[in-house]
Amino acid sequence: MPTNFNVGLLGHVDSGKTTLAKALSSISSTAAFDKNPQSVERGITLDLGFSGVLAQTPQGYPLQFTFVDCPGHASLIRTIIGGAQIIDLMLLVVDAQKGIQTQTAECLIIGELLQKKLIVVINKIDVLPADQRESKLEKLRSRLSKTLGSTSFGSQVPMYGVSALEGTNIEELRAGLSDAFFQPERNTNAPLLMYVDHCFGIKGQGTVCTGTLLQGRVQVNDTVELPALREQRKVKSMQMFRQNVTSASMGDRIGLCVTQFNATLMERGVIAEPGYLKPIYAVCLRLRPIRYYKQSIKSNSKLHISVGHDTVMANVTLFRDNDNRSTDLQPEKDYEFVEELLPVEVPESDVVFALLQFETPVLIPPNSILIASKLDMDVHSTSCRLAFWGRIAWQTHCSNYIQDVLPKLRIFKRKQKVGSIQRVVNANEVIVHNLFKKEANRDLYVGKWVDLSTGERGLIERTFGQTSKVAITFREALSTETILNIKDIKVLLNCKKYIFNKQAGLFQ
Ligand SMILES: Nc1nc2c(ncn2[C@@H]2O[C@H](COP(=O)(O)OP(=O)(O)OP(=O)(O)O)[C@@H](O)[C@H]2O)c(=O)[nH]1
Repeated sequence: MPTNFNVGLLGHVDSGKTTLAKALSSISSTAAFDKNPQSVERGITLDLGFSGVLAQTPQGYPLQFTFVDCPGHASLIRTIIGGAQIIDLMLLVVDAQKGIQTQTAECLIIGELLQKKLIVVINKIDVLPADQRESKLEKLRSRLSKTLGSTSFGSQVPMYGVSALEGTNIEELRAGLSDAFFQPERNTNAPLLMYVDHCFGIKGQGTVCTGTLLQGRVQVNDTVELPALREQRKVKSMQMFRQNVTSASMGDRIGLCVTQFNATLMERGVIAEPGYLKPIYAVCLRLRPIRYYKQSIKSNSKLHISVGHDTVMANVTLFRDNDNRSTDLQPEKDYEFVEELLPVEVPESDVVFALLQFETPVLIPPNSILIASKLDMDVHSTSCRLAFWGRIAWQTHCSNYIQDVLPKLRIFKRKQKVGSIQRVVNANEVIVHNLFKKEANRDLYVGKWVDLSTGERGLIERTFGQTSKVAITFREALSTETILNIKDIKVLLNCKKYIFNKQAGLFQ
């Protein structure tokens, strides 16, 4: 069997990805080249398309390129993110006349953060007037190099000018792909995980799930789990590009025929080793801001979170560690709540965490990358919709996480209680009222420091009387001026209010 190498075609709508996939391929799968009737009607790619070609590595080993044609339309970015996770190399398709467009940039960001190898294809060179073609291409190449230079890809990314429609330079691009081939890291010993992109029933045989093996291996007669349906099925047969096979391993694109289930219940999803994936209700991650996102990211707002082929809404809570910059999230540690932040203003070294509470539980394989985006922005807008990304630092499978798990996350807001002086006992002691509500447990505050608005510092010595008062003592006697103006002076107590655990009245 040749080594399978997954190549994604990503780019702005109408840049020619499907036409290029066709030009590069000799084999098509059940889901290739916009065969979906709605795609035919609307003239755009609505779903991932798969096709392939057999080739050779520069050393002469057999190679199977599987092309994953991703949609380009802005509204389909969640499908693009899903497609990008299964590829080893990304072909970024750029329209020769239009250059870098909004979704070109978004695809570049997705490729960058998923750490994919990159080749840029400048397509439709046939539309450039023949006498200006070279000069126009040169200009575009240098603009693209400049953009790439500010990314982790660097400015030396290989670029090919082609016409997918007329077949110009397609052979050069194929050769470039073989040169760019690298042996992808394949973890075949890990538990089985397959991203399923299409499911359909075959009468009398079972249900076929097509997809890519992200890790592990699978054999005919294995029992696999459909975690979203909480069901297990037996593998009856499998195919790779229409050839029957008895086993497949990480990186392979296969059609898996399992004992029948209702295909409409799982159009897209995962198949895994039984027991490997459990629904996750909330995660924390170190937030890696995407610098092109121009809006602020706000706590208590909702964003779309994409992981694998899933995109769900999540409520966001931002917090940071003020004492050190440890990138590990530590239980029992105090973290300060962050109201909002602007990605462009967050330096690389800053450590900010995000708690994401999913609206519906998600199946997230270990070590996955999550991408947060604001997909309800106008699709015609030219702004980047990808806000931040990150890997999971903490997660909970607990369905009772609001009561059981969240209170253990010690995220606080700073709060200042303000009281006034009721009377002066002597120059070293005053009685303060209005600092606490009647029902507050004042004993908790004994021994804490308070500041007067004059700058003098005292200690809560003891509670006073039956109501809300406390006695405050001062090591150094209060100044005469303070005592003369005592009615106007404020007593300030800085404390922390824990946002998930209202009971824990702890202090700075
Ligand atoms: N002149 C010219 N037209 C091309 C070329 N490649 C694609 N086209 C045309 O551009 C239009 C869009 O092509 P597609 O291949 O559907 O583009 P796409 O990027 O796959 O589109 P989406 O997947 O919907 O984003 C079609 O009319 C193609 O015929 C090319 O090399 N030259």
